[in-house]
Amino acid sequence: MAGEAPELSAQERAGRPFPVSWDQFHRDCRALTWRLNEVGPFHAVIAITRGGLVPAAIVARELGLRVIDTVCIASYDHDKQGELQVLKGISDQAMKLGGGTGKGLLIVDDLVDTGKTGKLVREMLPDAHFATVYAKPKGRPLVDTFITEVSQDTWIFFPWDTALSYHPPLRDGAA
Ligand SMILES: O=P(O)(O)OC[C@H]1O[C@H](OP(=O)(O)OP(=O)(O)O)[C@H](O)[C@@H]1O
Ligand SMILES: Nc1nc2[nH]cnc2c(=O)[nH]1
Ligand SMILES: [Mg+2]
Repeated sequence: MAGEAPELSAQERAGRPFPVSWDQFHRDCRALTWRLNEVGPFHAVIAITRGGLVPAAIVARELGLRVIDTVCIASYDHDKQGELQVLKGISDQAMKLGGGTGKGLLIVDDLVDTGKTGKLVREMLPDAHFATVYAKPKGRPLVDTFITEVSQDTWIFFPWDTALSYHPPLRDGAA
């Protein structure tokens, strides 16, 4: 509409970049597992794809879990959130393991931001335990266990989305 400020993408709103290396991510996933080990045992892991696949593999390895299912949700096109689309639901087998409500199931995602993705999965599995590696304040109330809270205006850059590249020296105007 004329006169209205254009909608900013999440990344434009996110003043602070928070780059995470593979080493750091692995350490944070292990720290998450230490906490989850106190809460379990769990029958199975439900990874929210795609970002939840990497922490789910590490957590499942540490907890000795071999049953891993996915719930496939698309919402962000790079850094802009659109309508949530469930591309694949939770399998009947995993649903059965959770007694229909998710009891004893562990939902894993890389992060919660607005909490929209987490809310949708929680509605599918109200009694499951929801764990993320990182949490922003808006989504934090939805999560049962997480490791690091970052501010809402932070954009987390994961190692699978980034690559090492040249960075000009400060004196040449680099931020
Ligand atoms: O709390 P929200 O605001 O809903 O955002 C969190 C979700 O956003 C990212 O997924 P994305 O939709 O980018 O898909 P991807 O996991 O395939 O990268 C992230 O992996 C979470 O699943
Ligand atoms: N990579 C990444 N994806 C997101 N989706 C929602 N918030 C974020 C974020 O901070 N980083
Ligand atoms: Mg995701």
